[in-house]
Amino acid sequence: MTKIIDGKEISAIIKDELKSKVEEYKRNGITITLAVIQVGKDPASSVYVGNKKKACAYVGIESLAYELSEDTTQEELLMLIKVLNNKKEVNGILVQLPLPKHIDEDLVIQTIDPGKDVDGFHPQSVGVLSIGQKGFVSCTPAGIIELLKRSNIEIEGKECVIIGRSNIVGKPMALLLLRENGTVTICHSRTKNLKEVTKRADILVVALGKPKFVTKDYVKEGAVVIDVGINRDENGKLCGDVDYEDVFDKVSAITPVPGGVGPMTIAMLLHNCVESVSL
Ligand SMILES: Nc1nc2c(c(=O)[nH]1)N[C@@H](CN(C=O)c1ccc(C(=O)N[C@@H](CCC(=O)O)C(=O)O)cc1)CN2
Repeated sequence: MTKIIDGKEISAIIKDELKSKVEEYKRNGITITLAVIQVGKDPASSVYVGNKKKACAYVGIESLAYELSEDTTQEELLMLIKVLNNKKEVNGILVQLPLPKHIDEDLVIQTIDPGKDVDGFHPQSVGVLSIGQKGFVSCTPAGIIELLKRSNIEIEGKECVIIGRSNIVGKPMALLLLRENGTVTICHSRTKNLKEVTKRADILVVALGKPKFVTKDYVKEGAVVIDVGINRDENGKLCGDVDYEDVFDKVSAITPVPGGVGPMTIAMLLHNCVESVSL
């Protein structure tokens, strides 16, 4: 029988664990504060930022919201980040992505103090991860590892295939699976014979941003499928990069969309905020 990996349930457990830790910090006089910056009014970003603020409030993390207008200049944004870098009471800084086109995302990420980089996107955080040292890990791939571990899915020795090579998901995902002793392959738009590669996977992570792209022809019988995609189908309904109904009977476990990987992204952001106290 196929197991549905419930990210909503697992993220709720993690949030409760973090709530206890935050309460303990508070008893010792330590408060944790996250600065959340949004530039413009992208509707999806507003939902995610709103959910991040709510989640912070639930676990007892203070959040400072900076809602900047669409026409904010790059200089103004960089200036705000530098001010927050220097504020002792701010533990974490998050700039919601995507940013408007006139702002250089890489430069913005590089301007965040690596000690406050709770998104784990700074080159120093990525570098530390690549050499296996402790640091902030990008929230979505970190959440996927938690989903696998808490669902008792072994990674060690498994063929792990990732579709997508983004800096935020694909590449850190590969490093994390490698750290867990998986055998890792990354596929991308130039990969030849994609189906042949993905059919080798015991664990298939799909993050390419194409609705219902992965059908049963791409998966091995009994594979574990992790769907990172968040898209709208032809009827405007939320769907992943995997054709859930098509692959369901062939796989041993799968994450749904919604309710799979997405909620874990926010849980791991809170985890990183708590970690920021001791890192
Ligand atoms: N600074 C960042 N920007 C972005 C990140 C990020 O980690 N840091 N990731 C994404 C957006 N994102 C968080 O910011 C995010 C996306 C989706 C979800 C989520 O819970 N999705 C739900 C469905 C929600 C819906 O109805 O649309 C689900 O999958 O169940 C949480 C966070 C890009 N930007």
